[in-house]
Amino acid sequence: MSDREYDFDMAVIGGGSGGYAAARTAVAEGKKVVVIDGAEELGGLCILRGCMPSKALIQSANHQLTLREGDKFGLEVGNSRVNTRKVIERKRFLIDDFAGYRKGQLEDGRFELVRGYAAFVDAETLDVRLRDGGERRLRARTTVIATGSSIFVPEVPGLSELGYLTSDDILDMVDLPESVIVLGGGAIALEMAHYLEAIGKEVTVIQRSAHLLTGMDHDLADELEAALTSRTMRIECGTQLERVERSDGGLKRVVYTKDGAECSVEAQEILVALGRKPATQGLGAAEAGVELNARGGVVVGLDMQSSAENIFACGDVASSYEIVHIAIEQGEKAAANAMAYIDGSNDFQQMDYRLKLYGIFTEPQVAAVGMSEIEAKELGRDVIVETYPFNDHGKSMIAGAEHGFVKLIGDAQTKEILGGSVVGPEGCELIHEIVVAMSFRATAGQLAQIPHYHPTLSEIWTYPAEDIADA
Ligand SMILES: Cc1cc2nc3c(=O)[nH]c(=O)nc-3n(C[C@H](O)[C@H](O)[C@H](O)COP(=O)(O)OP(=O)(O)OC[C@H]3O[C@@H](n4cnc5c(N)ncnc54)[C@H](O)[C@@H]3O)c2cc1C
Ligand SMILES: NC(=O)c1ccc[n+]([C@@H]2O[C@H](COP(=O)([O-])OP(=O)(O)OC[C@H]3O[C@@H](n4cnc5c(N)ncnc54)[C@H](O)[C@@H]3O)[C@@H](O)[C@H]2O)c1
Repeated sequence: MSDREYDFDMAVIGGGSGGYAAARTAVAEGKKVVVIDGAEELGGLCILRGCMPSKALIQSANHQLTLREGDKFGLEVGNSRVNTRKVIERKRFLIDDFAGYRKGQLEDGRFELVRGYAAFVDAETLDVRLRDGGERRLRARTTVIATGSSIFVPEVPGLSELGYLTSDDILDMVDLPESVIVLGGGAIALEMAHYLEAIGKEVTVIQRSAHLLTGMDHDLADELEAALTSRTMRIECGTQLERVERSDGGLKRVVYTKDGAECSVEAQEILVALGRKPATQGLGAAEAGVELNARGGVVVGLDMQSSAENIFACGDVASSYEIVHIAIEQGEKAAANAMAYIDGSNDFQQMDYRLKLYGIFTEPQVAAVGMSEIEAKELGRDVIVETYPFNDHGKSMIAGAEHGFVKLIGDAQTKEILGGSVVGPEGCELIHEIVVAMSFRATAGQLAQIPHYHPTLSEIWTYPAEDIADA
């Protein structure tokens, strides 16, 4: 096909964090781009039903938690009451603002925006089922798939019959149930559980794995579990879900097996937070020659190229890390590489996950960068691991931190910092010191020598850094 027969240099399917990053990267280089998004509301998951609304609610919850613990700081607060209508109103106000800004970016004329669902006819042709009716056929030299993910609900007998809530519901719910069983022990489950417990709801978390936060180092997960269960939260790990049924008292009952015994827990509602799945249904991946993995995700290499050479992908639909800043970097690389494909240079940029970063906004927060202890072991790396607890560190003792620690992983020979993690106050902020140190490939000794103001939470890193340097 000659260039003149294409409508666009690049079609981007999905206008969320990854898709928008891909589109703005390509138009900045003068390419003709179309963004296709089928959602009723523009903005993407992060803004509408992900990072931002969850953190808005958690901010209210954290203030309530502080009031609950006022006594510890000599404050006689009395019975503070949570007005969920106002909490949700505040969240809606913020989200409207963020979504309005993103909508403005998508509609400012740098690229064409088509509102509808796209499906491949072949690797260079897309049919779009338009939101306002009708269909439009587009031809694009390259395509970036950025369709995100949707909530995964496994088959559990009785679950769909009795009904359940998802994070989408909780994030916009004024009349919350008084008791909730949270299925899952990942980031979404724990952030929602933290929000609900902090504002006074009875919460039980049921997790399949032996530890919370599957994949993370167990000492981090266990410390978080200890902190959450020191509040009123109940957590059951190492379980297998059997069925959901109605109790005689009209509550929802989750029946599970633990240590070979059948157990059950009852509550007004069940929140399903058992993961998300890549959004590739109805996309016509096979028609375009785009290979999908067993989860339905687009298979890509570090260059974000799919098995169809002119089709790239980014974000939740193609990533094992469902994290916004990673979706954005993947989107930028996908677009840059699509342009390298167009100009024939095929000089592709590669993703580098050395500084992969993860954060969970519970209280205490959990955050990690780089290599975990589990990964170091799997890779057979000779490492030194040092930790330091918050309850032995001046500023955090003043702040009332009873739980948590920081952990550094250093190369045993060079002492280069390979990874860092934290469970503790402001953990998602504190981790960035280690991100910066690691990006410059600092050694533990170099980190320890950097001035740290006293008394601050940040100076806690100098203790494990000195221990690695001196080892
Ligand atoms: C409750 C919750 C909290 C989270 N908190 C955090 C956090 O604190 N930090 C963090 O880093 N990450 C967080 N995440 C994850 C983060 O939101 C996602 O990783 C990120 O938003 C994914 O961006 P994306 O561009 O891949 O997809 P999306 O933003 O979902 O964009 C995909 C777009 O594609 C459109 N689309 C889908 N199919 C089609 C089609 N066939 N045709 C046209 N359009 C289509 C959709 O309408 C959508 O607008 C959270 C997620 C959830 C659910
Ligand atoms: N703060 C953040 O950065 C943040 C916050 C929320 C979500 N996210 C992203 O969103 C994605 C989705 O989050 P999530 O928490 O829904 O998924 P997840 O995959 O992280 O966690 C799902 C949990 O449910 C458990 N599980 C799965 N099936 C089960 C079953 N049948 N019975 C019992 N337990 C079961 C798993 O062991 C796992 O721990 C994550 O990958 C995360 O990257 C990030």
